[in-house]
Amino acid sequence: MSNTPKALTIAGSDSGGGAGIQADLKTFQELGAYGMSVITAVTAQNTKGVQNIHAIPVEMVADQLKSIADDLRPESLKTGMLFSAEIIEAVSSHIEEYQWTNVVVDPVMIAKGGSELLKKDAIEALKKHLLPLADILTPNIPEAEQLTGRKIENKQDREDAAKFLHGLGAKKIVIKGGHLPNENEPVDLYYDGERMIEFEGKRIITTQTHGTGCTFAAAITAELAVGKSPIEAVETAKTFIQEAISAPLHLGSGHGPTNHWAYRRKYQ
Ligand SMILES: Nc1ncnc2c1ncn2[C@@H]1O[C@H](COP(=O)(O)OP(=O)(O)OP(=O)(O)O)[C@@H](O)[C@H]1O
Ligand SMILES: Cc1ncc(COP(=O)(O)O)c(N)n1
Repeated sequence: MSNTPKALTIAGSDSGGGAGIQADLKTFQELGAYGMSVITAVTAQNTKGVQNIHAIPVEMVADQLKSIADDLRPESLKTGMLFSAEIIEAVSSHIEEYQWTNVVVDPVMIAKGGSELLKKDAIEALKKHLLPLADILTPNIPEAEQLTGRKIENKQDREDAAKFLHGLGAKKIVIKGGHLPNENEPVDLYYDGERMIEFEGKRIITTQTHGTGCTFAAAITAELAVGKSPIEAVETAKTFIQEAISAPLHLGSGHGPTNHWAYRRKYQ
């Protein structure tokens, strides 16, 4: 048996290649994990926005999960765009049934251009079924506000939100700082029930940030697959995304994708 680390993404396809499944698989590959995917929805999408969404029937999502479980157990997995309550329930019960570990939940809700990637009525299902299974939950600030029902306006609010989400069952939480005002550095706040750690970054003023959230969570997932600790995984993911935003590819005319090979060029 090979001991090649395997990472799974359960997410939506982005035809433009910058976010979703495509960002996740590129990131897994860059960090040395064999990538596998379960597709929950197909989006017609480019750097200008999301033009259409086709949800995959829940039975087909379950079949993809089963095919992987029957043959290729992942060392870690991440969830991204899950779109509906029924897909969330199917994914959650599968994770429970197979007792999959190193579960990273990126609670994707809204795309950069404003399109809804998670139905409003699915937020409760996410809180009830998936959050308690999350080893690491990675909301951005608007997502943390949705999940807690509280406004986040300062550092104290962010710490309170992290504690609240821990209370809902997520074991570790990273509230990302990308959505802080431009004059603030993009500090990501990590909480594991005991420690609050700030992961610092340097804000780059750019439109080339399509897929930052997916890429960051995928880097954490890849690092967990190769055996790193959660804190080491977040640290590498922070450097990975900083590099990916720093060396943009300038593709398309809207929010361009990040550069998934920038980290390798610098560090490997
Ligand atoms: N302009 C930026 N400069 C440097 N780092 C950034 C910038 N924007 C986001 N980041 C970092 O990228 C990662 C993803 O954060 P962000 O808050 O953007 O997630 P997200 O909102 O889920 O992504 P998206 O906005 O693409 O949906 C975090 O580590 C964050 O600190
Ligand atoms: C299929 C899909 N999944 C997720 C996102 C959000 O992207 P991100 O938050 O990483 O920019 C997206 N735009 N499309």
